[in-house]
Amino acid sequence: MKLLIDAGNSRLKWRLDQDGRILEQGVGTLDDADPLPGLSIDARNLTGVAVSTVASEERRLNLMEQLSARTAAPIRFYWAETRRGGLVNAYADPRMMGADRWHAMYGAWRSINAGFVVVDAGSAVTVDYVAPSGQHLGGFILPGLHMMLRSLKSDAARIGFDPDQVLDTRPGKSTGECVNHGLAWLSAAVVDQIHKDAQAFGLDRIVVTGGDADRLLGLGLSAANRPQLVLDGLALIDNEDQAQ
Ligand SMILES: Nc1ncnc2c1ncn2[C@@H]1O[C@H](COP(=O)(O)OP(=O)(O)O)[C@@H](O)[C@H]1O
Ligand SMILES: CC(C)(COP(=O)(O)O)[C@@H](O)C(=O)NCCC(=O)O
Ligand SMILES: [K+]
Repeated sequence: MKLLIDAGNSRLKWRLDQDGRILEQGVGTLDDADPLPGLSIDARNLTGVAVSTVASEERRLNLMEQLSARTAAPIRFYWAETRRGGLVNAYADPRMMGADRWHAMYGAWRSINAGFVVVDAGSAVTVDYVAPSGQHLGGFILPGLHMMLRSLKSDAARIGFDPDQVLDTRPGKSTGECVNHGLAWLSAAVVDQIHKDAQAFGLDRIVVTGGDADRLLGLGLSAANRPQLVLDGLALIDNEDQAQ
């Protein structure tokens, strides 16, 4: 039984895998006293822990400590790579790429036999393009919804509003509407651009993951929702490396 962890900048997603079956899963945050709420099994029964994280080194070490206190099983951290199984990273220095991006791409690559787009709507929004050959064409990093709301609240003195995750892209008629419709309008423009790029690059499939995936789907993103995509890629990689 293996514990898989995707620790992003907002939330920690985990699941227990046994021979490819998901036994349990949950969501916590890295700052929680217990980052793995609901993990009921006796952690001593684990054969291994595999982690994909983009959190700060301090939070990574804290997670390592919390895991080591709960299990004697080996804890393996996995990072972005140059290549794996035909998927080739466009970064000259793959170590600079977020582990979540690589693991999401690998999870998609192993389940899609075509060119594809991966959209991860998390604390930040990442978009990655992969050609049918498996060559990563590159991608984009954008502020996520809450980052944009926070920046307006903190950096614009006269903008007072109640955040409301509306999907309304019509012109606003109050500060709140201008902000909330504005963020939906911007996200809808991102959706349109992804569709245009997928057409231009010949990428037949789009997959979306992350806490704000439903919002992009609601704004018209034509994509398959894969909430577990990072954990899927991480599981494949850990299984491959442990089988060697
Ligand atoms: N309980 C929650 N706590 C924080 N963000 C949440 C929660 N539920 C949904 N979200 C949304 O999910 C986004 C974070 O998505 P997630 O993919 O978990 O991010 P990350 O991988 O960066 O940690 C936030 O921007 C927020 O809009
Ligand atoms: C862009 C990210 C912050 C997204 O992480 P998330 O929003 O999922 O927490 C993460 O992929 C990251 O830290 N990337 C490092 C820089 C890069 O990928 O080029
Ligand atoms: K993420």
